[in-house]
Amino acid sequence: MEGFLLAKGYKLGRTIGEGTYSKVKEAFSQKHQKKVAIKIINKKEGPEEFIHRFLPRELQIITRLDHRNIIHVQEMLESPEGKMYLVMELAEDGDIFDYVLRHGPLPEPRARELFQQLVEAIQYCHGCGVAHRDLKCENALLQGSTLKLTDFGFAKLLPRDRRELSWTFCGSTAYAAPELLQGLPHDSRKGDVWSMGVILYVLLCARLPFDDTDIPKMLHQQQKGIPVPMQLGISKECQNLLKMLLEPDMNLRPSIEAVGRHPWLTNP
Ligand SMILES: Nc1ncnc2c1ncn2[C@@H]1O[C@H](COP(=O)(O)OP(=O)(O)OP(=O)(O)O)[C@@H](O)[C@H]1O
Repeated sequence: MEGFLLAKGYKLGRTIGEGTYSKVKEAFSQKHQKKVAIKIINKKEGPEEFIHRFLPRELQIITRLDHRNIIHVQEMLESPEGKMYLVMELAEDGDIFDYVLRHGPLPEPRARELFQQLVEAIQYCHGCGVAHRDLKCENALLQGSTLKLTDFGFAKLLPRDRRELSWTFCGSTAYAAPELLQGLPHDSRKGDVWSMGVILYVLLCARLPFDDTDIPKMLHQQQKGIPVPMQLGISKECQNLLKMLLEPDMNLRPSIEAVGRHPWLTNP
């Protein structure tokens, strides 16, 4: 592995993290004279569905995307032994879940600064006809104060007929919209908007809004709505945005375009 990458101009460094079927390592790119991240996927080890369904879809999607708030994939390599290497932009400052763990509930201006960048990334994705379907704090990385969205492993190219609905549940239960938990046909873009509500709640409250250890209870909480803790002093505008994002009726939940026009974001 080291020899193959070295011949391509990448010197491997430490392991940054491990996914279910992948490993991510830091590397130095001799060509660009800077550090990159390389995601290594052993095609011989992954299950059939991952290798033949999700992985090709992820590769097709990530190579189309080019936005400052999305981790850029620079190159894709495949070794003769069947290993895939995704050479990506490196985000050196962890993910926003770790950030909140370190800092506790964020003041509104800081939460807004991060959330605005996520809105821009998702506006871009939905505009390109891509739903992410696995939005969570762990998939929003940081490079300094720039948010970089990653992990398009469950992403989907939306059908040309935008009214066509999806049936598949992907992603993390804690971030999943009620229609996904109930197995109802849905528009994946509305699922992304719900997950963004969960992310905004975590940024502001430093905890997850819904308890995903008991799904019937979680569905009940989602319908009832979760108040933000009073002592955090969260503004009315911000609470209103949270309520719109965590709207249990997917038909009433706003599109990402409407989210971007919310006064909490446009008139701070
Ligand atoms: N470009 C990057 N820069 C910095 N860290 C990264 C980068 N890409 C991924 N990571 C980190 O590497 C780890 C593994 O990422 P990877 O996308 O392989 O799996 P995952 O999404 O964590 O897990 P799973 O595949 O099970 O969903 C994660 O902790 C992630 O934060």
